[in-house]
Amino acid sequence: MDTLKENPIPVIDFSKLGLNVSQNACDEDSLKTVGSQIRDAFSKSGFCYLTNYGIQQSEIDHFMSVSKQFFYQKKEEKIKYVRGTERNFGWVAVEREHLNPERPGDLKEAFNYCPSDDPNNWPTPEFQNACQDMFRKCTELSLRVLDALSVGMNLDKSYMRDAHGCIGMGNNATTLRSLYYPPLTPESSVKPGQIRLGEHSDYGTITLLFQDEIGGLEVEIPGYGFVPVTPIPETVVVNIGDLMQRWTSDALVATKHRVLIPEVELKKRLHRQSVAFFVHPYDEFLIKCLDGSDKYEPVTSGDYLKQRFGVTY
Ligand SMILES: O=C(O)CCC(=O)C(=O)O
Ligand SMILES: [Fe+2]
Repeated sequence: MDTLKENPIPVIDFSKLGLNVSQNACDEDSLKTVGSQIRDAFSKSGFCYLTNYGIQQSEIDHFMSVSKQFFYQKKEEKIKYVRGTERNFGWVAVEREHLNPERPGDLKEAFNYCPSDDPNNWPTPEFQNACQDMFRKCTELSLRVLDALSVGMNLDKSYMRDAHGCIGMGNNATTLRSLYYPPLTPESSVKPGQIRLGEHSDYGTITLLFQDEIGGLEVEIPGYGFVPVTPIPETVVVNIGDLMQRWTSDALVATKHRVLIPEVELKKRLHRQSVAFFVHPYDEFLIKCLDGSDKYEPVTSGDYLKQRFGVTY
């Protein structure tokens, strides 16, 4: 049976390792079982879903709702918080980014939060609190995923966690991003080839992705083409980025993904929201092929990101 076709993106039960249990209670057996499931998924499609991961759906809903209040405002208001070139904090306007440089600008807005770039200029204290809470929870969840993946890759449990020190500090680029895809009315002028988010692979090691129920996210699985990453309630999507592929000498694959405009006219008129948490090792950490090969030249996490940002902005 072609299991990849049947089940391209597995749903993995994370209850034994989720934030509802203390870190000390994460036992070896669970790390092994879950770690090998995650490793398998990342080696085939680069994507998996986790259930029972220990962040309440109400917390995600609250974060999206507070974000939406920001995005609903007029441009003149949002521009006060625009993301500059110096810091990875603030608002990114529609069409500002082309994640696929061959397409017109993405039909999305975003708000980035990287704590060390926080200029202490927030639209509302509520938004600030929501970003801080979400960042904390996502940090903890990411480290748990990395513990499992380390064991799944036959590394010491804390191998990847140690490489991801300093999250939230000046020498670590890990970023929370709230995404808002505006409704497309019949009057909106969509350019030829323009979509909500162009084809790209992520830059870092892993990404957590919470999506609402609208759909449109697709991943390109080698040999299969694009398949939908259908929204499944109460799950978080986890995918890997290019730095993880490089680190694992292609044992794990960072697959391209995109967000299409819904085909159904009624659905086009609805906005879509998602929340991404892009995880990076600390800047000075040297990414060398884990299998000891020289398939890729060693590069520090910080230098690698600088190269990639140069292309998008
Ligand atoms: O909005 C989504 O579902 C995908 C977001 C994404 O892939 C990204 O921001 O890198
Ligand atoms: Fe992405």
